[in-house]
Order: sequence, then C-alpha cells, then structure tokens
Amino acid sequence: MQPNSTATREPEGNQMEEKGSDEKTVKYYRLSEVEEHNSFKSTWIIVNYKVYDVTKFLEEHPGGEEVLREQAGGDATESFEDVGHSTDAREMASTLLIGELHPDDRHKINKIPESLVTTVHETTSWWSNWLIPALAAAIVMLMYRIYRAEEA
Ligand code: HEM
Repeated sequence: MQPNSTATREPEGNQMEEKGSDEKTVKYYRLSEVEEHNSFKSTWIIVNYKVYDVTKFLEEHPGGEEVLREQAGGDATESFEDVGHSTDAREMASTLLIGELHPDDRHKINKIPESLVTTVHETTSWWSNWLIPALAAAIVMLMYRIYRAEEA
C-alpha cells in the first residue's frame, strides 16, 4: 500500500493518511477555495484532482505564465495532459503540490462523458433520419396512386 517511487520520507502516521498519495498527509481543499486563488497574487490549479500552488512557478514555467493564468483557480487536467508534459515536468509539479480536491467536489469538474453526449445526438438524428425518408416514401406512394387513378 505504501510503496511509492520516490519514497525517502516515512509517513508520520499522526493524522489521516491517504493511500495513493506520495506525501504523508493530505490536505483537502474545496473547489470554492481553489477558485479563490485565481489571481497573480495566488495562483492555484487542479491537475488530476491534485491542487498545485503555481504562484512562484509562473515565471519559471517553460510553457509561459499565460497558459497557467488562464487555468488559475480551476481544473487544468485536460490542458496539462494535452501538452504531454515530461516526467521531469511531473516531478517538478510534485514540488508544488499543496493538497487534493475534496472528494465531494470532484464530480463538479467532471465533464459530461463523451459517450452520453453522442447518445443524445444519436437519439435526435435517429428520429430525423427516420422521419424524412418515411415522409418522402408516403409522398411518392400518394403521387403514384393519383397517377394510377387518372390512368384508369
Ligand atoms: C504544476 C503544473 C505544471 C508544471 C510543473 C509544468 C512544467 C512544465 C515543464 C517542465 C515544461 C517543459 C517541457 C516538459 O518538460 O514537458 C512545460 C512545458 C509546457 N507546459 Fe507546463 N507545467 C505545468 C502546467 C501546465 C499547464 C496547466 C499548461 C496548460 C494550460 C501547461 C502548458 C505547457 C506548454 C504549452 C508547454 C510548452 C510545450 C512545448 O513547448 O513543447 N503547463 N511545462
């Protein structure tokens, strides 16, 4: 349960310990708290439910401070992963870690799963895809009947 890659520190075991975390104790932050840290005075970002204080890192960030500012006070997971940050970058991030997003707030930053969105779209297009050909078929049938009736 405890093996961690960089484990040189022993857990102190005096407060709540959290499995899966590199550090001994975990401080949980509510989303509202993180959102307050969205200025140059204090810039926090969330990546994979972990909260990072990047205030002092803004100027050092090789990707520029602007990209970090844009994400300040919110969830930067997607942008962070899109860049394909190196292992070095991830190690650097761990030095800026201050805690984790409170489990009760994690659903708030989850986007609607793609699959669900697709299903909604598919449902809509199924109706229109079915309705238009059916109407067209009915019109053709009607015209054919009128044509036959006139011939007789
Ligand atoms: C704790 C947070 C972060 C740390 C420690 C960090 C660190 C780094 C490092 C070390 C690099 C150099 C390239 C590499 O080693 O991968 C880098 C590049 C970059 N980062 Fe970050 N980064 C963080 C967050 C972010 C976020 C949230 C974004 C996007 C919103 C971002 C966007 C970029 C971009 C665009 C580059 C340049 C990539 C390139 O030129 O190829 N970074 N970052």
